[in-house]
Amino acid sequence: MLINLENITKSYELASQEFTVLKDVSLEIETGDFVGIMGRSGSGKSTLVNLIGFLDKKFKGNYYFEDKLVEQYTDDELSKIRNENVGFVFQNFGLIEKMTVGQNIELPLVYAGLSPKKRKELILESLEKVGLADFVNQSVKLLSGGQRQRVAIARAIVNTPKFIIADEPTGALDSKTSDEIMQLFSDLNQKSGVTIILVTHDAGLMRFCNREIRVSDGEVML
Ligand SMILES: Nc1ncnc2c1ncn2[C@@H]1O[C@H](COP(=O)(O)OP(=O)(O)OP(=O)(O)O)[C@@H](O)[C@H]1O
Repeated sequence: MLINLENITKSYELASQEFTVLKDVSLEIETGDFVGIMGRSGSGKSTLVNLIGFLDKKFKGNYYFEDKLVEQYTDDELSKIRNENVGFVFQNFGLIEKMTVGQNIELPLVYAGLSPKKRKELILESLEKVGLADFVNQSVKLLSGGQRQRVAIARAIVNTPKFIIADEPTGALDSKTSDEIMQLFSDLNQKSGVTIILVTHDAGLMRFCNREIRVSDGEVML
């Protein structure tokens, strides 16, 4: 099993009161899944995927990633696991404006310690997958929203992660561009077998997913 959450509970301390955001969540995600996570604003979706993406270690319950308990890793080990295994795509793209497209995509490969030659090869390969092969030296500043999200997706897939977390990836895009980005995720899932965990409050996007999960008030309904 790729991801196995067992009885996860997550609370925040607010004004010395405990506020539970995830309540006894159990969930399995397998390689090749395209999971859509739906739920109202504030229901706990981002909290859930941040935890799945190893951005948050403070929770109760057991998280097994590839059958190993996440809790046992040190913070440094977890950062390495995150860099090697997860690609993140966010609503606001998260690109560095003053860099070129290629430089943005190169970042995870620099962290991974790959040679400049290998980095160049992988950057071009991933830009081809998102349909922006000619944009490697282009400045990010000149790109449209849809193009920016394609670059963010290229960056997310460049080190062939085990799964991608896409948190409201179409939230800043018009409906036509949104469908194009979702079609790209769908192609990556079906043709390259990339596992995708999508967070959205747009029910219309569920048609691109093969599994739907609902989060309501911190509880997960499968
Ligand atoms: N660092 C934090 N400290 C305290 N409370 C927090 C923190 N982060 C999130 N919360 C609270 O946890 C709840 C769930 O937030 P979360 O961002 O997971 O919801 P969401 O479903 O992703 O919402 P949205 O669709 O608006 O992004 C909210 O009530 C939020 O205020």
